[in-house]
Amino acid sequence: DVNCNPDLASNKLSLDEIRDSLIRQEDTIVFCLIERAKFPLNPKLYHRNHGFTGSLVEFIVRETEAIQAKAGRYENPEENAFFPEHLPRPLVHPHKYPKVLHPSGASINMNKPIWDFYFNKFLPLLVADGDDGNYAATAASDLACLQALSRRIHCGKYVAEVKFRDAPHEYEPPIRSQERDSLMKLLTFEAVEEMVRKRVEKKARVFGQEVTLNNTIDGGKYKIDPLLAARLYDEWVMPLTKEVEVEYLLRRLE
Ligand SMILES: O=C(O)C(=O)C[C@]1(C(=O)O)C=C[C@@H](O)C=C1
Repeated sequence: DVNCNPDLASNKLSLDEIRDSLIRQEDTIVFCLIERAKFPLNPKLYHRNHGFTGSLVEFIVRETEAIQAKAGRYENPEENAFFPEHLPRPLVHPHKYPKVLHPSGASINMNKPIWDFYFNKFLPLLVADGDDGNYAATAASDLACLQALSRRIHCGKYVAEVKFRDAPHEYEPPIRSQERDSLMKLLTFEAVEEMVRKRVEKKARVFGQEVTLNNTIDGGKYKIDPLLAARLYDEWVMPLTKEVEVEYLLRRLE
């Protein structure tokens, strides 16, 4: 189960359960990175000279999101679009998602910073230089990475809700005085972050190894650099998740 959105009917809304979901999402993210790393950078995707508004990748993401919006993707409070303006209405009858989050949480969208770090900082570290012309397939795997990262980072809303419900007396004073730094301190668990970094590095090693039929696993060669996967979490994924948590808590008493 990769949902952060807990099952209210069974009254399960625990930090452990949401952390389990974050752990499961690590698998998704690592596999997405492995898929993207099959292709070289393909820089033409990201240039603004394709006759579209913006780059070819923007065009593909915007159009794909429009189709997925028709299928109801963004009715799920865990999903946030990269181009939320002018999304078409869903054509399907909406599923009833449990209302767990405070309504102000819906306005938090961290996708702009996610887009920026992914394309400008992270991607050049992940993939080889070069152009093999597979623009549509490359853009599809960029979108898979972006959506997996976005979903994980925005799960911070659920993490924050649970932390608030578990200890309202601790969170209310800094929320009332809108103290970001105090909130950041309250919600940070350094030991958990250390486990996340180590586990993601190990997953990149395990999922990205060459699998052969004889027992010797090639120790040295991985499809993505395990240290880069850990760095992705350390430098961007966890800090942005915490940013979502702080933004959510700041609005929690509105
Ligand atoms: O598990 C938590 O408590 C979270 O808030 C999630 C998370 C993370 O992004 O993995 C973020 C902040 C904590 O310091 C530890 C981990």
